[in-house]
Amino acid sequence: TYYRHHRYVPHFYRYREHSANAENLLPEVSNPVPEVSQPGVPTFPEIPEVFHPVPEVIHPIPEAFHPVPEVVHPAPEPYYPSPEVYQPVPEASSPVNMTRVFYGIMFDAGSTGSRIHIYKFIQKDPVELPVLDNEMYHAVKPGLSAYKDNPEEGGNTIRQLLKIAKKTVPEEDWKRTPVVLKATAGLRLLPEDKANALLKEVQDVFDESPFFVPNNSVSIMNGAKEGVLAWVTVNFLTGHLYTNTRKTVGILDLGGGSTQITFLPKSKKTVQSSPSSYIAKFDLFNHTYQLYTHSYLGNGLYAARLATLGALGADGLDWKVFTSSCLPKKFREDVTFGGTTYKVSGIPDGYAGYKLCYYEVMKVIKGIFHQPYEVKGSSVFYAFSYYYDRAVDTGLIDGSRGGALEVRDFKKRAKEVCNKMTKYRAISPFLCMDMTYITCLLKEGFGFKDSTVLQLAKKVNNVETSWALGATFDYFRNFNIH
Ligand SMILES: O=c1ccn([C@@H]2O[C@H](COP(=O)(O)OP(=O)(O)O)[C@@H](O)[C@H]2O)c(=O)[nH]1
Repeated sequence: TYYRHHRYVPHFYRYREHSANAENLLPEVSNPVPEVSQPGVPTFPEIPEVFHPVPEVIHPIPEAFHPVPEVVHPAPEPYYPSPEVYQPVPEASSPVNMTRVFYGIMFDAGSTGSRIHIYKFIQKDPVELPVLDNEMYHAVKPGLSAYKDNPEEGGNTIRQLLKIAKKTVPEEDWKRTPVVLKATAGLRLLPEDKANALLKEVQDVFDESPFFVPNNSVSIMNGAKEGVLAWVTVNFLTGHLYTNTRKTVGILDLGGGSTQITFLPKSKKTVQSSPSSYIAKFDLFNHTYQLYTHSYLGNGLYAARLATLGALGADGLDWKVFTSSCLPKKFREDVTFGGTTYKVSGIPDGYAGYKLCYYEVMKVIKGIFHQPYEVKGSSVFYAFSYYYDRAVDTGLIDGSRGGALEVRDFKKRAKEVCNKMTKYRAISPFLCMDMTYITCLLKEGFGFKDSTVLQLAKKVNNVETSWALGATFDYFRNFNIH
């Protein structure tokens, strides 16, 4: 676990203006009206909007070079309540003409860990647009699904993380700070009754907390939304939203249980040649976006390990030992994922290495993935989560700066790791399997070329590249995805 407190200072601010200037890329809003509090209608937080400077040309460079985005609120505008936000929120404690600070708390209940993101927004005065000031992030392991037979203890992990929120958010703001938890593949993979018991525990923890608990604040998020919200986060942080050019970046997210690919297709052929469930349409900041997105459940890194071993969904877990040529020959251990333990080992007197391993992991990918028409082209993709972690583990990128890699770099390093397993064993006995899976996923799964450049980024402008920021905007703004 680790604990960080980020702050970034925007390079410059731009304010919402009403002008006929075609260069003004800010969305249309109604004229500012004084804020009037009405009983039963939340006056704060306002529905935020997000504004960026025009993005610069994307170069394969460290994240520090990207334009710094801002999160902005419109001046008060007519309030159209939506089910998620239509709840009385206690009024802000600070006087109208002073700087206001407000927070949003988003929990990511992932398959391999639970994480809290506390976003701090600053609004200098009611007509000025608020800015995303910083993110506080903290993570614990294992994830909620590991507590499938002991939900109370699972709830305790969230209770612990909420203590950080209490330390981060000033006490006078607790009552108006929304707290939301969204679970991903770990809970999607559990039987419904087990997942519901965990969600109920979390709901109880939230209800006993001093924070503002909106309706539907504890839920399992669907895969399409996970992909879209991560795309929103990354394109916001890299300054690609709000441009006339419609230049955006795609995202590749590799979790423990599922993996997502999301991008804005440039060519109609991509949309026409995709299953309709792979196309998500939604409105955001006065644009309608039509994205290609899909989440492959069971193809996250940890689930794929078990699938490669033939252990996922197998019986006889008490006595069966699952073997693979992707593992060091003398390796033998119990591994736990999603609250279930499996015995795994290398093949003691067999062969191990890249080629055999590639055939094994192919079984987990072949016939499952849809290859979008466009990824063979020149789209820019940001890759994070386990793509990032494994690139760091194998020395392909620097752990604090990230960087650009070609797909063939993963392949080259996978070969090296698999063919010198003893050298890399200390880092992780699964490194060969993981690197081979990533290579296979990119090439045979999504259909990327060896020469495709991927931007590896854990953070952009000191904010985690995760769906959590997009989900916080979604909470405030409630854009519709269909
Ligand atoms: O804000 C975040 C959220 C996640 N992660 C990483 O992303 C992966 C997410 O896996 P998760 O357990 O969420 O899997 P999922 O449930 O999405 O399959 C892990 O490497 C996390 O360390 C991260 O670096 N920052």
